[in-house]
This record gives sequence, C-alpha cells and structure tokens, in this order.
Amino acid sequence: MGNKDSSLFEVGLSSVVGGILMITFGATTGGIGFCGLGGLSCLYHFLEKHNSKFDKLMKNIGIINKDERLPKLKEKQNTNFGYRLIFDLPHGINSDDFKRKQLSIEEFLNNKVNIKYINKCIYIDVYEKDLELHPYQFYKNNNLEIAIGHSMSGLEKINIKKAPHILIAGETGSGKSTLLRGIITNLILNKNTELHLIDLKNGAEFNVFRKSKYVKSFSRTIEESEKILNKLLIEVDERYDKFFENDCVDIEEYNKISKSKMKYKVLIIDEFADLQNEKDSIKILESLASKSRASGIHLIIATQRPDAKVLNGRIKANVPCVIGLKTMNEINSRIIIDRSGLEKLKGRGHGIYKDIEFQSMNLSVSKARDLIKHTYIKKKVEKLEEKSNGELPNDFNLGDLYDN
Ligand SMILES: Nc1ncnc2c1ncn2[C@@H]1O[C@H](COP(=O)(O)OP(=O)(O)OP(=O)(O)O)[C@@H](O)[C@H]1O
Repeated sequence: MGNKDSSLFEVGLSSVVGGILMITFGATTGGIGFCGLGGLSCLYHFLEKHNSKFDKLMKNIGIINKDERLPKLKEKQNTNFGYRLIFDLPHGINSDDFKRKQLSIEEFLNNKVNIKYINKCIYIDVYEKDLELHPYQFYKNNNLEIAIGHSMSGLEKINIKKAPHILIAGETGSGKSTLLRGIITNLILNKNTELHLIDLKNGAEFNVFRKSKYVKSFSRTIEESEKILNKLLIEVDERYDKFFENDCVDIEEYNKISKSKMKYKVLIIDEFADLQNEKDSIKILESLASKSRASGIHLIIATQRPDAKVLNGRIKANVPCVIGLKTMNEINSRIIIDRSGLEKLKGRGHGIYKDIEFQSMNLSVSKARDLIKHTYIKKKVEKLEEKSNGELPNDFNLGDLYDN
C-alpha cells in the first residue's frame, strides 16, 4: 500500500473526525456538513479500492465462506513497525484460515506479517522495518517472568509459572547460547529461583554461572546429569505428597498456606539431545517434564539438533512452549514449530515465539560475569580441591558438590 493511499485514507479519516467534531459543537452549516461528507466519501473510496484488492487476494487463496462472503477491510492503522490491517470476519472464517495462508499474504504484501485474532476481527501486522539489535537489559520482576528479546511490539516475556517448561531449538550459530546466557543471568539477578545447570558441551557455555550462589548444581557429564535428574524427580514426588497432605493443587497454593515455603527450581540443559543416547536419562527427563508442571520445578531445554528423534512426541507434548531459532531447512522448522519460517530467519538471536518474530538481547560471557559476579561464592568443590591440592577425593560424589 503506497503513501498516496495512506494519505488518502488519513485525509478521509481526519475529515470525518473533523466533521463529526464540528457537528458535535453545533456548527452545522452546509459547508461543514459538506466537509464531513467529503471525508466520508474519501474513506469510502479508500475502503472500496482496498477491499476490491483484498477481495481478489482472499478469493485467490480461498478465504471465503459458504455464502461466498469475504473478509472486509475495516481499518488501516500506521504503526512504528509498518502498518496494521483490521478485517471484519464473515461467519465461518477463523484466524486459522488466515494463519494457514500466511505465506501467500506475505508474498502479496511483499512484507512479513503477524496475524492475530482480537474481538472478532483479524489483525494483520505488516512489518516494513527490520527488528533492531538490542544489548542485554536486566528485566526485574518477582513473577518468574523471563525476557527473551524484542519484537515489533516491545519486550517479549514468558512466565515460566504458566509455561511451565521451555524448549529452545535452532542450528549452530542461531544464537541459542546467547539467549540461554541472558535467561540464566536474568534468573540469577532476580534472586527468586534455585538453578540446576546441565552443560553437556563440557561445561564451557555455563561455566561463568558455576560459582553463583543461585546455581545449586552444575553437571558436565551424563552420569552427573542423571543423578540430578533423578534427585529432582524424587523431589517432584515429595512435593506432590506435601500438596496432597495439605489439600493443595500446586506450589502457589502450598506457599500461601505453609510456613516453610517451597523454592521454585529451574533445570536448564544445553544440548539435551546428548541425553538421547542414554535411555535412562531421557526417560527421566520426559517423566520430569510430564510430572513437574505444578510442583514449581521447571525445565528449559535447548538443542541444536532438531531432528524428529530428538524432539519426539513425548518431549513436544510436555514442553509446548517453544522458542524457534534459525534452522537449516524447512523440515527442521516444521519439527520445531510445526510450520515453516525458521529457515528464513537471520540467525544471531533472530527467533520466533508463538508466531511472533523477536530478536534476542546480546550478552557476552564477560558482560554476564560482570553482572553476576557479586553472587559468586566459594563452593564445597573448590574447598575440597584446595585441601587436596586440586585432586578430588576418591569417595567424592556429586551430592557433596554444593553448599545448600
Ligand atoms: N542477540 C544477539 N545479538 C547480536 N549478536 C548475537 C545475538 N545472539 C547471538 N549473536 C551472535 O551470533 C553468534 C552465534 O551465537 P551463539 O554462540 O549464541 O549461537 P549458538 O546457536 O549457541 O551457536 P553454537 O551452538 O555454535 O555455540 C555469536 O557471534 C554471537 O555473538
């Protein structure tokens, strides 16, 4: 839609508003009435012209109801990202019909779009501008909300109490580690969760967080991971027993009535696909995902190998909150978000969450260290290493690793 069209629309709209205002203030002269009518006519022509344009599109892509009625353009609004089209929906057409045809609509408008259903209308946000890069900014809250980045509408957040588990998937270079780094830094700075980190890339990615007092366990190997997964699974059962004894349904209710509050725990796994080869570990992870949702124990799992075997039905069914980053091809995009689109992203933190494109915040390892180093403490493992000149004792086990 060109500028000429928009200005015609605006002239029409402002004339109508002007006309109405004047009439309201009692200036009902012929000239003023003419001005209002002129505006109405401009607006009418704008909608007519564009409706015939969109009628053609809707007919071509098959968004038409049984009575051959088409969605009608009701309004066009200019926005800071481009413009928004608002359509009235005829009976029998819904937002899924539009979402299925998103690609055709994007091709027709020559821009990316986001489609939403609000108050019986379809809103199509048309993005004429690119998402900007943003440096990391701490998002302070007491609500277990995680900021994942900026979309055209502002900061995108996920409340893990509601989510309650998150999957992050994208190929190498898509920005997975940077996004996880931002999420963990935010959780540490908000001080209201106990973190358990599993870094199967040899601990390199999460090492910067290891000494934080909010990180209660740090696993680098399958064996260590399996112990933590088991420990958390047992804790989930113990928590549900306590809920049962106290007639509560979840941690929120329990914490309201109980003097000893349960802590929210978040288990974060980078490259959980590596657990796939270990039948026991992946089974425990799947059980944890299916059982722990009300217990206040949440999972954030990431992978750069989005094949159907890794993201199997059980994982996807229990971790429905998915952040998709760039993939190599459409097939991988479909495995992750059940539709194409990830293959077209730019990488470096450009992602899709709930059909909305966002850009994650950039956070380097050294900046993350600066932000959280005030939470560093000396942990048992370092004290043990000091005592034994760097060698860990033979009877050392993971349970001894961290001070509680
Ligand atoms: N939000 C962002 N803004 C700007 N640059 C980013 C952002 N996220 C990631 N990058 C850059 O993109 C590159 C890849 O990022 P990152 O290492 O996080 O990806 P990855 O998916 O974890 O890749 P790998 O698995 O190979 O480590 C890095 O150079 C990083 O600095």
